[in-house]
Amino acid sequence: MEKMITIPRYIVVDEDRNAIYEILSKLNLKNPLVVVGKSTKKYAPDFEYIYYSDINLEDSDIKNITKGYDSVIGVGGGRSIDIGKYIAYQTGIPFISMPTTASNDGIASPVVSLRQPSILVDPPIAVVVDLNIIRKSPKRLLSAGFGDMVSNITAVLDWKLAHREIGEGYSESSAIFSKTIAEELMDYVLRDIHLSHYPEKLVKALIGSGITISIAGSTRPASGSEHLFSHALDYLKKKYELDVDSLHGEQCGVGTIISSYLHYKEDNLSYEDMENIRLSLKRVGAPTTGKKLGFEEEILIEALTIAHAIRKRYTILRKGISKERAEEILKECEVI
Ligand SMILES: NC(=O)C1=CN([C@@H]2O[C@H](COP(=O)(O)OP(=O)(O)OC[C@H]3O[C@@H](n4cnc5c(N)ncnc54)[C@H](O)[C@@H]3O)[C@@H](O)[C@H]2O)C=CC1
Ligand SMILES: O=C(CO)COP(=O)(O)O
Ligand SMILES: [Zn+2]
Repeated sequence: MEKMITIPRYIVVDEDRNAIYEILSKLNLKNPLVVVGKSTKKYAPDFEYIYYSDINLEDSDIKNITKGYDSVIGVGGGRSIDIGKYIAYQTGIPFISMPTTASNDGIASPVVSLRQPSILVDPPIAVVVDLNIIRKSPKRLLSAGFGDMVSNITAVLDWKLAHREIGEGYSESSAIFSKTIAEELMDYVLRDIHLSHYPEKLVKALIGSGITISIAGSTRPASGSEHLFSHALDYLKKKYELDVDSLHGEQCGVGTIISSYLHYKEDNLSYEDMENIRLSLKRVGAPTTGKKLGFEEEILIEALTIAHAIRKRYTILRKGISKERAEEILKECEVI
């Protein structure tokens, strides 16, 4: 059943991490394996655990790790959740997502994005968020989450463009849902002086973003050219063994500045909307330049020239951009 939409059965966004025990009981799960990060171990519920860094994803027999467990719980940032989701999927047991921060939209999505292209898997059967943990999480991670969220605006523009120019399948309901939650969060960030409800609004928007992916059956509503740019940076980090610790959401935020500029130039986006993207990223303290991400100009230029070829996904980058034009674009949108 290729067209089946699957979404989480329970989503709890509250101030009590003990909700996990009630959810497990509702699901009749008794023996979960918890996947944690070194700094998120302290938030893990009281079950056996494994550090995500101790899991070898190349292992051909990944099912050995989950042998004897009836479910997996991922507790932490994007990697704990992605790796937990992946090993649960490989074993065919349910996965529960317990984010300790809001750095990207993998929290509730049916996606594992450990390498490119990302793969579609079962979404978490439940998502349990303790807002007290999220609020205390590093500010940098919460800023990155905004970058991954604002990406939806350009991702949807790219998806529409692909529909128009090459007839790619497109879901208006999923696109509108995705764009609206991103814009609402952006409006809040630009409007509220204290940003006191920011963590809660961000985590809910990221959960919504994951659901738009389930509806679309593809990451299209949440990943366009801005994500291709981020994936290209990840590729170059590995290729040249760069010592840069920029986060997925931070890179996507800067990618969104570039992509929104390209869409503005083609009249797909107003000047005001383009500027609001940059302003709101600044407002939450997310990087808005390549230098703040930690990359040399040459790397940023190379990333923009190879981004279109990272995966088969038609975007405003179309068949690619020359090195000279990439440099001009990055200068024009003040990323370099
Ligand atoms: N499935 C999907 O749709 C997506 C998945 N991803 C995955 O997410 C990864 C990136 O995730 P990020 O969260 O940006 O990086 P990360 O998972 O590497 O986390 C960054 C650091 O923050 C720590 N951390 C998390 N919560 C904390 C807390 N409350 N207090 C202190 N430290 C805390 C983590 O343990 C880690 O050391 C990507 O590598 C990819 O695997 C990214 C985008 C989408
Ligand atoms: O990061 C993602 C959505 O925010 C996943 O998208 P990708 O398909 O580009 O890996
Ligand atoms: Zn993303």
